[in-house]
Amino acid sequence: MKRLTDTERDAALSSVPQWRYAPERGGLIHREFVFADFTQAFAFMTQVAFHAEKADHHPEWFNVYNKVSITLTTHDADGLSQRDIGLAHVIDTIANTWTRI
Ligand SMILES: C[C@H](O)[C@H](O)[C@H]1CNC2=NC(N)=NC(=O)C2=N1
Repeated sequence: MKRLTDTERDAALSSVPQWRYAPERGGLIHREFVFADFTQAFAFMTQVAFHAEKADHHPEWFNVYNKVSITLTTHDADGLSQRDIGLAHVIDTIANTWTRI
């Protein structure tokens, strides 16, 4: 999977405005979600996990109780690819089905 050019990246980022771009490790995006409780956070993670496995593109994430912090990057592109943007869209869609605080 090809790393996005700067121009492609800027356009792609505007389609996932809640994700924050960081240039570390060649380029990554990050977003934090806060759910009602741990059960809901973990249910969200399970839904994302099934999608990620099917798509063979996986989040880097960290969970503490009701918070899920997610980083997306593409290892073999050494930065941000279209697959990260696609996964960000899917994650946003799943997150929107849950009550968040
Ligand atoms: C071998 C396998 O296809 C790769 O390791 C996949 C799996 N999941 C992945 N997930 C992410 N986020 N980036 C990758 O480059 C990646 N590569």
